[in-house]
Amino acid sequence: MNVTELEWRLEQERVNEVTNKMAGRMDTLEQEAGHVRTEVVNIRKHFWDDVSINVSTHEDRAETYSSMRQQAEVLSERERSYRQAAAVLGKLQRLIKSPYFGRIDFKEEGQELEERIYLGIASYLDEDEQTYLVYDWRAPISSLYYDYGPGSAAFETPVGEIRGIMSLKRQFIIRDRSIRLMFDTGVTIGDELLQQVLSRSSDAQMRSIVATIQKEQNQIIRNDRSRMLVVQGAAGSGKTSAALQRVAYLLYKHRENLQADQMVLFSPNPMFNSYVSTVLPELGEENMQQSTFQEYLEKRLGTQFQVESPFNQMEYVLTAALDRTYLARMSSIRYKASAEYLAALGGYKELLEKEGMIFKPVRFRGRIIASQKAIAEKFYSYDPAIRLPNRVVLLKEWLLKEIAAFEEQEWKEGWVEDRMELLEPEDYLRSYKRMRQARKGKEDTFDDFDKEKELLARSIVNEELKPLRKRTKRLSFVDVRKLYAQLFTNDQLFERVVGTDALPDYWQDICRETIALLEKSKLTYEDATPYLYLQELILGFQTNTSVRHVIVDEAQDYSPFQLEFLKRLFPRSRMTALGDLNQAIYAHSSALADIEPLTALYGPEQTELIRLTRSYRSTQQIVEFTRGMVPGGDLIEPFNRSGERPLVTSVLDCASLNAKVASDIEALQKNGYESIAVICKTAAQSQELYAELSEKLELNLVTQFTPTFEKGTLVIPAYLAKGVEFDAVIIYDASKEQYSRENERKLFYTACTRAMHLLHVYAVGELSPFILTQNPQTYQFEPFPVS
Ligand SMILES: Nc1ncnc2c1ncn2[C@@H]1O[C@H](COP(=O)(O)OP(=O)(O)OP(=O)(O)O)[C@@H](O)[C@H]1O
Repeated sequence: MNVTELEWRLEQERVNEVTNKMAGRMDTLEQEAGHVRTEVVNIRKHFWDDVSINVSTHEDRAETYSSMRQQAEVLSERERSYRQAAAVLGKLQRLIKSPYFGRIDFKEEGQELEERIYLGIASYLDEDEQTYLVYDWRAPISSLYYDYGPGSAAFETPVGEIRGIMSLKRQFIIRDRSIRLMFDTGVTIGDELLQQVLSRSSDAQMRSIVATIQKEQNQIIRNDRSRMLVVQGAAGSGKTSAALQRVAYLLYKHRENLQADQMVLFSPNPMFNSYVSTVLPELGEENMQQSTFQEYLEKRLGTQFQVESPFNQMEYVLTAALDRTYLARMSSIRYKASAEYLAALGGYKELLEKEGMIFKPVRFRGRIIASQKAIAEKFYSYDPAIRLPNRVVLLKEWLLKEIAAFEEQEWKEGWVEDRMELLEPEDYLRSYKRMRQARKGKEDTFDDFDKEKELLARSIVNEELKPLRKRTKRLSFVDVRKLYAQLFTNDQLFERVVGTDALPDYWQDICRETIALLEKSKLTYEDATPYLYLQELILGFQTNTSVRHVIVDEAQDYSPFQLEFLKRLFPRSRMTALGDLNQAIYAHSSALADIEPLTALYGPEQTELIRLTRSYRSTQQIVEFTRGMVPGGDLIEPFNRSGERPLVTSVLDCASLNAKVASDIEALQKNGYESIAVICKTAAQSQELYAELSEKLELNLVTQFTPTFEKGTLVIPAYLAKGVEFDAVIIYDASKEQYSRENERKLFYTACTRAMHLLHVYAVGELSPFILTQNPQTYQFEPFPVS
């Protein structure tokens, strides 16, 4: 809908007026801040000049203390007001260039006057401190803009719903204080504006979508009811974008008692962390904590084991020969991620409450302080009603006492005497001083040479016992490794624990392989979470109670097991799990495959599911091509943005493939495409291609260790391209040989859906069935020339 020239002029005048006020406020603030800054510097410099120090009497000391405190309070008050001024200045700097992006005219039921509401990334009050010149997009009234078009409309407030009539909804693009675009719109927030936004070139970093949040995305952002919010959305439907806006919204809504570091985002890989890291600062909020699940596992298990990364597991799944070992591993991956295995470990814990605990003997210099048997006997002598981890704590205390009793005798042993003789004079003196210090105030004196010697001997033993005490405090006397292994060495026990004799396929192979790796201190990715889970069941959960929101992006890549683990890890947190089952690329079952395990996590009353079916990332032509590859794809709705149909090119051999890809990259670079990805199936393939092309072309190779995304041309394995997007995507070798297994379907779909504007697919020889089964109208095909 067009707006008249007059309206445009009036709106520009308002922009001028508001930004002038902002500029004026900034000037005043800068002056004030400069002033306060000078004051702070001065106070710091002359802090002691204004403090009267006198410590002669008790009263003098109290006065000195009070004078210091006063001075410190003045300083910290001034520092606080400086920080506040700087924060407001920062906000105004962000606002002034583009003060708002939307306007709604709304007349509340029962009110005479219609209100004009302008929305921006932060609120701004007029000089009277009452009139909102700009409303924060997260204010309750702002939801009108996202949820309604002109007509009847309503919004929720803490005191109930407010209804009324919206007579106008207008959108702006304002840059450098001047209106560049202006539209009046209907229910969906201006397709025109969205067209503009989506047609732009991609960035190395994600952008905020505040100005164009869609109604269904707004449901995700403002959802504040459920403990567990599950978002199942098509590729490019804005799941990640909505999640980040949601963080900003929650930080605003609960600003009194929620800080950014009380929210954690679990991302698919470290690069993704950097990709999304600018969205919140752009909105004037601090970033939440970010981690990958692997980083967490490493932190907890990294000192005991070499933990396999999910990417290495993926490489194995995609490249290993389809032999018995492979089939056994696949069975293992599936089983160890399942709810059955989770239940089995729970059952195992119950069994251990009665029998079967394995301990390491507590030894010192080869001598036993407490044997395995004695520890076990002690353990099972405690009241069975006491929880397992609490019994472990009691055991620890008992062992520390045993160690103390042992220490009482040990100083008389010959090795201590030998050690004393070897002491250098300085060591001797140091020990002596330490001892004196330790025994200060006790009745012993050092008059007697024998006594002195005894104390020195005791100090040596005490020192030597320190590591053992430390290990005992860390509960290392529980042999978790053997306890885990026991499940794979004792079929009978395993059957008792799972309550059935129907063992997973290839069970014997799984057992052999699991044990062999444990012995080498290696943990596969599929074993890492269950191992940690068992460890926590026995030793007690190390929970994080300060975190209030956990956001799991790419949730389809988590097993039900892993999500359960996250729930336990953050017991006081709500969870938002966002994912797309069609992009579930791992071999284990996906937590999103079935809503049931997800609902079971917090119960149906506390769980809500929102589906997103509109895809915004790719052009209509790319979506029409890719959606045919996955079940339920016909429900995916492309956003109305046009481009070329994907181009599928068949080539004769690998040499011509590389040549074609190279000339395509060159052409795309010449045509100004700023972000191009050549997506390979595996890391090995990416590495080879990079080696082949990097001398001739400007390219970067992305590996699992690449910390950040750079703009430009990337060669990247498909599974690392998760969650990100590129202007143009080249799929390297979409042949039948590379992509035909069912587990490769989702990988292929994920790779193709990374393209925003252009998709070129190359294949050596026969095309992948995932292309051949597409409607041929959805792509252009260039067969290899027949000579
Ligand atoms: N309401 C919106 N306004 C503007 N751009 C949007 C909107 N929603 C999504 N987009 C854009 O669409 C693209 C895809 O969004 P996003 O990465 O959040 O989708 P996703 O569902 O997480 O995708 P995937 O599952 O494929 O990784 C991004 O460029 C994002 O900026």
